[in-house]
Amino acid sequence: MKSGYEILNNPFLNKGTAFTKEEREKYGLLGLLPPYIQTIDEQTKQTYGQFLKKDKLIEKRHFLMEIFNTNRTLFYYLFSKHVVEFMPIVYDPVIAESIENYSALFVNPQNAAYLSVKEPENIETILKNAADNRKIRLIVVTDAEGILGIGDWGTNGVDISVGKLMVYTAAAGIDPATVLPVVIDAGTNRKELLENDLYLGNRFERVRGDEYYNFIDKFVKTAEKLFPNLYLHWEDFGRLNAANILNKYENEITTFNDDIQGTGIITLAGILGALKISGEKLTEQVYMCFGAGTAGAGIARRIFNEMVAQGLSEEEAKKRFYLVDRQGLLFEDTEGLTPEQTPFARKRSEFTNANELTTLEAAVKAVKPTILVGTSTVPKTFTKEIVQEMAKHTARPIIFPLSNPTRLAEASAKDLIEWTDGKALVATGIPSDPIELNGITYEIGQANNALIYPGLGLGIIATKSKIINDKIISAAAHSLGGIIDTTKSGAAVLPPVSKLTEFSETVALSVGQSVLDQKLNTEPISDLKEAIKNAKWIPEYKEMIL
Ligand SMILES: NC(=O)c1ccc[n+]([C@@H]2O[C@H](COP(=O)([O-])OP(=O)(O)OC[C@H]3O[C@@H](n4cnc5c(N)ncnc54)[C@H](O)[C@@H]3O)[C@@H](O)[C@H]2O)c1
Ligand SMILES: O=C(O)C[C@H](O)C(=O)O
Ligand SMILES: [Mn+2]
Repeated sequence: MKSGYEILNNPFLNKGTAFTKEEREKYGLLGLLPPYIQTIDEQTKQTYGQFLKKDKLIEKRHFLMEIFNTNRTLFYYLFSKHVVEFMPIVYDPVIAESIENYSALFVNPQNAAYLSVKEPENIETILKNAADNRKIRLIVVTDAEGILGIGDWGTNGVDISVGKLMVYTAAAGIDPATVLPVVIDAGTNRKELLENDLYLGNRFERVRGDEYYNFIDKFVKTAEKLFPNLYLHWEDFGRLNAANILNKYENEITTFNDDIQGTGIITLAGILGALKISGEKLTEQVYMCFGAGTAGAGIARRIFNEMVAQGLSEEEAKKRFYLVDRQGLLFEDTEGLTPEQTPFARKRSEFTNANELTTLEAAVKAVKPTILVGTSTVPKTFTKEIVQEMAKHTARPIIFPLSNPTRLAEASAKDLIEWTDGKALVATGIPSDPIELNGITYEIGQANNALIYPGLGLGIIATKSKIINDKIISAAAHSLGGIIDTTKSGAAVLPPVSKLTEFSETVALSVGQSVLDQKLNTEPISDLKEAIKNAKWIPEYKEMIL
């Protein structure tokens, strides 16, 4: 039997002032709380009032995390009432500020598991300690080498695992008691952390090679052993490791890399939405990626697969792709190509001025892309000249500056709309306000993987799929297309975040159907809708059974 304080201090059990008289008597809570018994709506009104009084966004986040730390049910109930307002605070972009200041702001470890690369022998104990006998179905793990576009943040990166999981619950109702945020502290190459007195992580440079991969492997095996039907989500690994890890495990276990696959899905969905507006065909587009790293190459691969699915041969489809990275347009003989870039590298002989194509501007002039997607982490690189050059050659240029957080975006939606006189079809990684131009209101879609991974996860968790394959991923991307209304001028290319919980269920249904069609479910399912409904957790106080 737990003591009253053990219950109050357990965020999965705590109801705070909402404990009933009977519960207070039965569970040793008598006199541990003020006498008035609040409903969850009264608690919500009071906490939202406090939230509104905080001036700075980081303070608002800090306050919300305090509710999260003490009472998960109240946190998610409150979140469900203010999804659009809270998303940028608990998630991107404010999460970036919180990660940068994690050690200075630390108050609570938020039920995360902190693994250290030099202590593989402790993986099992740590995962068990952090799970605390909960049945874990979903892990988000990061090693924080490539946090958003802000780079290597060592142990501080744990916040991204916590934040991604918060969105899983808010958007798709994944039971917060079944999730585990994990950070693998593999060291950090950020000098300012290594030299910071307050830094809470390991003070050594990143461990690479066999020692690192052996640790990853032991982590995967241990997590799979401890937690049956686990869905393992990888987040913000560095460019050197992200694809390697996914390639190694994707056919073995139920696993997913958000930056490669999630971003690929949401960007394809946005492009399909844009083409619905312009009335053009995907197979006729010329695709240019700026920043061909984890996300950039992952997106290119997804769009490529879709072109092939829509009837192009692989050879024909490849001719439509141009990757630009630090070196400029990537050619077959460019030094330092990654395995993910190589298939899309071009021949120099295709251009008369190949050696001059070392900048985005030169590449855009030479290639005349119809789609430009930015995942470069370099701000303001989609300049007026580049954008207007694109608009000269295509009626509705599709331009998605996706680098996060806000300060790293390749362009603002406002500039893109204004520079093209409203012709550009735009989506951004972070939320953008609507833009007014010449009497038209342009709604801007958010091409952020948060719009897709929760629904995908729900579909996978509800059906207990063995793996996640290309067909499932494609089903997820197509599921959003039916939702957007493109009849109004200025319509967004993606559905709005205000409908996040609704369309996450649509995504889950499409994903679940694909799992069943391919017989990848590990248990029989007679009614998919019912299975998805049953898999969802609702933020309400349930009767305490201890
Ligand atoms: N909107 C979304 O859902 C979403 C999802 C994933 C990543 N992202 C964003 O995409 C960006 C990249 O993330 P990632 O995980 O792919 O990182 P990454 O480090 O794997 O890739 C970044 C790439 O950009 C290249 N680059 C750096 N400077 C450049 C320059 N000056 N010119 C051209 N290329 C340059 C790098 O060489 C690298 O290949 C981040 O800002 C991240 O926030 C957005
Ligand atoms: O976290 C986000 O906002 C999206 C994405 O996973 C990223 O790394 O930028
Ligand atoms: Mn990410």
